[in-house]
Amino acid sequence: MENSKPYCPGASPYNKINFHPKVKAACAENRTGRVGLKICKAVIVGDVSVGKTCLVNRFCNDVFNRDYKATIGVDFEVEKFQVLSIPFTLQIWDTAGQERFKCIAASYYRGANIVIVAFDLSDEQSLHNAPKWMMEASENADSPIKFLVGMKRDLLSEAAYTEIETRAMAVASTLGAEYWPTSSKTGQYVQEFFFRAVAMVFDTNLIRELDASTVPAKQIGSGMIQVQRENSQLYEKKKKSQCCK
Ligand SMILES: Nc1nc2c(ncn2[C@@H]2O[C@H](COP(=O)(O)OP(=O)(O)OP(=O)(O)O)[C@@H](O)[C@H]2O)c(=O)[nH]1
Repeated sequence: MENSKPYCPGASPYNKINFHPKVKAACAENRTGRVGLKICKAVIVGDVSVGKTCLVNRFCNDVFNRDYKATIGVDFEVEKFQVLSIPFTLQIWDTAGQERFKCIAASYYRGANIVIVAFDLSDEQSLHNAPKWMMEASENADSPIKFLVGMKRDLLSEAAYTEIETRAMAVASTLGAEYWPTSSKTGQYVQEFFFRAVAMVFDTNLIRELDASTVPAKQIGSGMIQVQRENSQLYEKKKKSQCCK
């Protein structure tokens, strides 16, 4: 069981650390409608070689590959979770950063519930390009929850990291995105970040569903946002590649 909080409350437009009382009540009463059945979609975009595929591989398969193989078009993974005891499925779409594959990747932005703009903490240009990626990916997404994720934290000294963090948080603020620094090599903050994204999208989607439905919610106390990964032995893990690396 993990609590879900932003990396830094000052670097997030989302101040939730508790599920909405309506959401807690609906889950406790098993009144979650289609939310447990609907598959949510996250897309990861960003410059070439910033580490998008490594982030997905670290989270989904707990592996890290030092060799670079460009993503051709898009690739995706499916992860299952338990959120407040409700099964929840997330599709994670890993897109190509190379310009020549952009038109293929862009067609997969449609309907995304989570947009993750990745940049390399050791490559300032990739941070400068983040707003362009956010604009393109969010245009066709579905009122997405936005994240700006710095990658390769392990390559930076404390001093170098502190310098880039200030600029990254400023960019995140202008984008209306929550900021996270990660390392797929060491695994630092990878799970915390994805659990946070899942908790946020679950809460947001369920509130929308409940507001749209006529059944009144019984109010019960709020609790810390909690997300658990599904027991992989209970569910067959679905994995499908659109294009391979
Ligand atoms: N040191 C370090 N290297 C990393 C990390 N994440 C990725 N890399 C390296 O960065 C290179 C690119 O990683 P990828 O994950 O393939 O990059 P990508 O963003 O998916 O690249 P495209 O698919 O071409 O857009 C590889 O050599 C990785 O080993 C990290 O956290 N730390």
